[in-house]
Amino acid sequence: MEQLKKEVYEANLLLPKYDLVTFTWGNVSGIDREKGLFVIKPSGVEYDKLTPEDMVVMDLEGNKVEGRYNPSSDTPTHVVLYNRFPQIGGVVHTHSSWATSWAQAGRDIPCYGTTHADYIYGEIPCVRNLTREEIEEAYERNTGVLIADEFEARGKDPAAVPAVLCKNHGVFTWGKDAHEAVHNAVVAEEVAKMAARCEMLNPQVEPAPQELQDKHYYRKHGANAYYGQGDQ
Ligand SMILES: O=C(CO)[C@@H](O)[C@@H](O)COP(=O)(O)O
Repeated sequence: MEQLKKEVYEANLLLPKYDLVTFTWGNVSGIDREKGLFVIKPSGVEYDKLTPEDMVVMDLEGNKVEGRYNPSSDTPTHVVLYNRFPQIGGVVHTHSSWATSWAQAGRDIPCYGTTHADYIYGEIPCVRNLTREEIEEAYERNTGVLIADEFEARGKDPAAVPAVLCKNHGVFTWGKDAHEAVHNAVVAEEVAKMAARCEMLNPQVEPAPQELQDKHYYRKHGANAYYGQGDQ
């Protein structure tokens, strides 16, 4: 687990590097599927004080296996995402400001151009608010359930849509490992910023033509991908 702790620690440090977090408003985790254990940032620990040894090891039922700190308060959401999306290897949560602005507005981010289509197939969904009962019962766990249920309901493949907005909350992204999940968090923030500016400049703007979205998405993904995974 020491190597995974180091990887997840390094991935966490990329959040302030890419300006995706204010204070400690975010966290990254990464999983060892063979062991069925994942490593996550401790709750409330500042990024410039973080060390690899501070990382918390959890199992897929949400039990702490190792670590002197409490795991991130978002851990139950990470647990559900790992259980419901078995192909993912890393998860990121942030309140990055452009993506969170779309989340707070309760809006999906339409695909307005090839920057978006290169990484994400179709709109980035925004899931509804949780009900009072869902919030009181288990807010973070139910956030994960809501995300996974919404992907099923919309027929979205988490491998093709590695980002989601949670209404009035923030953004979750994922990837094959913790670093790719951070990469996708940077992409989500950039496309959120461009989409907001795009609507400001032209309130009647339409999503990019489907053929263009397909060309760009499938050029980098799938059987005929021009780029290998990880080259994106
Ligand atoms: O979403 C929130 C708070 O709204 C949390 O993600 C954020 O503050 C980070 O919490 P942790 O320090 O990871 O427990």
